[in-house]
Amino acid sequence: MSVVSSVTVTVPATTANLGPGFDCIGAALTLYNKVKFTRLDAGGLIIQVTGKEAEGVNTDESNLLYQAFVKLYQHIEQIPPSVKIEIDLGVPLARGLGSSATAIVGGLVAANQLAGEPLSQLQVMELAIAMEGHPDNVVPALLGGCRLAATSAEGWEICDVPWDENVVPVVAIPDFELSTQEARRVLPTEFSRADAIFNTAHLGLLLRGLATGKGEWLKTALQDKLHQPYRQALIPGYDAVNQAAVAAGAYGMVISGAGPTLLALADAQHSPAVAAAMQTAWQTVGITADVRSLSLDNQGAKSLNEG
Ligand SMILES: Nc1ncnc2c1ncn2[C@@H]1O[C@H](COP(=O)(O)OP(=O)(O)OP(=O)(O)O)[C@@H](O)[C@H]1O
Ligand SMILES: N[C@@H](CCO)C(=O)O
Repeated sequence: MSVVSSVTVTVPATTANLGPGFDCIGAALTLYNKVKFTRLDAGGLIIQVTGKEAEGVNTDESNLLYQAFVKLYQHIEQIPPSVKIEIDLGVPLARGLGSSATAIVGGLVAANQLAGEPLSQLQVMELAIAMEGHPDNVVPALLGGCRLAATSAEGWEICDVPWDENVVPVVAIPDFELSTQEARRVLPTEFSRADAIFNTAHLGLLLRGLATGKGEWLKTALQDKLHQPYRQALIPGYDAVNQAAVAAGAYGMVISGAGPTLLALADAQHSPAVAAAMQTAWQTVGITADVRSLSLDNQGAKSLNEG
């Protein structure tokens, strides 16, 4: 087998939780980070970052892509090669669109390719979940589509969640950051039986609503008791944007991942009006947002090797 001298990995953004599916469901979106790893014969580590917010990515050994790259080599008990890493940022940082997950998945997939694919995709997935601490971004980032992750005796049971093509994800990405760490810090550690039952029922309804595109089910399903009530206060304008999105025809709106990006689900007919309404609503409270109607990415992380 010829030695791979460089590998380019493209990884989709992801939106996690989808309302009632806290820490267990997420979907890959048509917004991407791209990274190229090239072996360096001369040794050392070179990291170059281009794209919006490039200054937010560190270029030393603490870089999360590099950390994931090293993690895989440690797992297979080999010394990581010296590399040049060229990062092309398309997923904004710390916005709840899985930028950290793109780094973890990108680094692990690149290392697995350069090392001659010693690990299966399932093994790479398990390493990614262990690094991120929750599956709902890294699993769809790696596999694509909408994915539900449940713990099992062997580790993780992952299933694909059918998503009706007429259910359009509209993301409103504000010009301020909210780290996942900070957004997890505000969550309680215990919940009532009523809240547990509420989320269980609404997640089940969400799965049926996504599969069928049935508006009545989606309108009811997109509610949560486990994280959104505590995080909404961290996102100025949440109520105004929510009311505007629904008034423009959205089935509902949720926090994307740990926020601050807000995700509305709408049919194709209403999605342009929903996007415009969300942007205007945030402008009324002085916040600039990049609002886009996206699609589901159904392929997940893609790698291209160069000999
Ligand atoms: N392409 C990248 N290369 C290297 N590091 C990255 C990259 N993208 C993100 N990171 C790291 O991930 C951090 C952002 O992680 P954080 O979880 O706070 O935000 P997020 O992943 O966008 O949000 P969420 O996890 O809610 O989806 C950045 O500060 C940076 O350290
Ligand atoms: N389930 C995670 C997703 C982070 O993207 C959280 O909400 O903290």
